[in-house]
Amino acid sequence: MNTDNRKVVLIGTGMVGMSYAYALLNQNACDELVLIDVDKERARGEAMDLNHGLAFSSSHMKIYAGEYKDCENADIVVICAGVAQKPGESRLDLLTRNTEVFRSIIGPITESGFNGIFLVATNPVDIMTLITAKLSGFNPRRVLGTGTALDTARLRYMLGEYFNVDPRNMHAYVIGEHGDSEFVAWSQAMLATKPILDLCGETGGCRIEDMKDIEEQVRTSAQRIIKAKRATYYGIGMAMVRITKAIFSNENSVLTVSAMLRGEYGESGVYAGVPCIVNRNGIQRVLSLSLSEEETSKFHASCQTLHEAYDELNLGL
Ligand SMILES: NC(=O)C1=CN([C@@H]2O[C@H](COP(=O)(O)OP(=O)(O)OC[C@H]3O[C@@H](n4cnc5c(N)ncnc54)[C@H](O)[C@@H]3O)[C@@H](O)[C@H]2O)C=CC1
Ligand SMILES: CC(=O)C(=O)O
Repeated sequence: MNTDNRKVVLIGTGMVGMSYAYALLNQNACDELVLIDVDKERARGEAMDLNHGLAFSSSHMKIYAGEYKDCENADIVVICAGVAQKPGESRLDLLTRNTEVFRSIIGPITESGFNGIFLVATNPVDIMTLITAKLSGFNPRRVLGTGTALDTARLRYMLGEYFNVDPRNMHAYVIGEHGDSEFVAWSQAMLATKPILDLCGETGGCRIEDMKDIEEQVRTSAQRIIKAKRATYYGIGMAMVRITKAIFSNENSVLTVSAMLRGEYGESGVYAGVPCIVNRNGIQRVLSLSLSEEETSKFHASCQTLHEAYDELNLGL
């Protein structure tokens, strides 16, 4: 990884891609940003628009619309290309359409000689990340999805509001599918060093029904935002910058990204959101959680949903 010129290639310059690009620029999180989209004119316009903000920023980022050959010496290729949900659609409903999009993208990226890290945001993100790993043939450590990073941020925000505590002091994870089968690992949730389940057992601490309500609010956040404004993009854009920084700064930070899990999910394995140590190698390690029995079966059910949806595609990869 070239720390003197941190280079990102972004594929898909729609709402999510450009929210990420805008947050990258504002946080000075890379040195060179290449924008690629099937709509080349759009990518060119977005590059112009971002460049016109440089004079107001402390960043010296080089930003331009490029080609797949620009991936050759990139450190990270970020994929946000494809279709997004319409009101009422689930993330899994996008699978067939976005698989076709990825078939047209991954080949040209690998043919460029790219040898860095893939970060995938396109939905259904866990399966699209698995497809990226299969089509590219990359070591799964270097292929990660945004997973439940956004859901975890939503959870921490809502818990912070509930307890009136800085969300950065709320330590709790949403795990499994970034989708309808995701859940909160309440047995591991803490306010600073105090288990939330213990707090709920204390008079006046909190109510378990309220925690369940927060979990439901997290699970349905995307649908509610999509109904209100057609798409979600700022939150995911910032989550992606957070992951990008963890990679470039070799942070060894714990983030709930989508990572390859082997074991009982057949030869293909499965990608799902789990807390992982992220650094310049991508996924350094998946952290194993001490889940309760009920949480363990929820986690397996969530992974099984993802595994079956991937299997039904019959990609033969
Ligand atoms: N992982 C997460 O937490 C989240 C994921 N998403 C997902 O991100 C994806 C993008 O969403 P939006 O940006 O809102 O959609 P959008 O429609 O605004 O942008 C998609 C972009 O992809 C481009 N594109 C389509 N096919 C392409 C191809 N073959 N090659 C290159 N570019 C191509 C389009 O031209 C468009 O610019 C969706 O799948 C959405 O569901 C959205 C929010 C959160
Ligand atoms: C759209 C989506 O996946 C989200 O906002 O969570």
